[in-house]
Amino acid sequence: MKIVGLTGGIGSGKTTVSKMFSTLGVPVYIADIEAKKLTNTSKVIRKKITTVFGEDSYINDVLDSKYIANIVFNDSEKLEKLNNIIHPKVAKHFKKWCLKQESVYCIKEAAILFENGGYKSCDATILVTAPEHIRIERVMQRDGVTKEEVKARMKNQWSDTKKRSLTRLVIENIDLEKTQENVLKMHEKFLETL
Ligand SMILES: CC(C)(COP(=O)(O)OP(=O)(O)OC[C@H]1O[C@@H](n2cnc3c(N)ncnc32)[C@H](O)[C@@H]1O)[C@@H](O)C(=O)NCCC(=O)NCCS
Ligand SMILES: Nc1ncnc2c1ncn2[C@@H]1O[C@H](COP(=O)(O)OP(=O)(O)OP(=O)(O)O)[C@@H](O)[C@H]1O
Repeated sequence: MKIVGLTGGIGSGKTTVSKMFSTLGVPVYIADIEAKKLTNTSKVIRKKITTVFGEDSYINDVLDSKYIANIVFNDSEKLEKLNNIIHPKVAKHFKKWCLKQESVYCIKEAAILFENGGYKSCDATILVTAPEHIRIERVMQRDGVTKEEVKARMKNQWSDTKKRSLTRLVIENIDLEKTQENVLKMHEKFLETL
């Protein structure tokens, strides 16, 4: 099975686009969600996280995302430590997941794909984009967070310009109907060429 990586900055609409592929019958792996499940279920991850971030990292066996986010998105060394704990486990889990799929290709949605070199193991990569001010508005509305909190995450992600240099497949996600049309075109092309 071929792997199509799908990424984009915070609030670009990765999950919205992934859902469109899923509706077309394409298996979709959402790394954000799987990472969360693994941080809550893996004893090894929990031990490593509490060693670096302290016992306050978990409340009743669930990762305190707000506590961790406040630390890591304001300290890039700590974020790297967190990534190094979680990303290898997600990569291993993804490999196992792939073995269970029966499809020409799957979508691997990941917030961090170019930044950590994950794109190198993909057969194609899609970048979802939208202007920064729109992305900030979307996330503030969706999560009830401040502009500063969104910007803190953006600072830890590559710019769209840098990401564009690594892929030709870009979905500018502003008008949902246009996005849907683009998804359908890409899907048909993948079925022909992958
Ligand atoms: C820091 C954590 C606890 C914050 O949890 P929270 O529920 O607030 O955010 P969530 O995981 O839903 O991510 C929302 C968005 O934040 C941004 N973000 C998340 N992780 C990262 C990261 N490592 N680097 C840069 N941006 C990130 C992305 O735009 C992502 O789509 C969580 O994001 C985390 O554990 N991140 C590290 C693991 C990771 O990289 N996950 C993403 C793909 S594997
Ligand atoms: N084209 C669009 N028009 C209007 N709203 C949109 C559009 N695309 C996405 N949204 C909304 O914007 C918000 C962010 O979208 P989504 O969750 O898909 O982005 P994401 O890139 O996966 O975000 P994150 O990086 O935080 O995981 C959601 O509330 C979604 O419904």
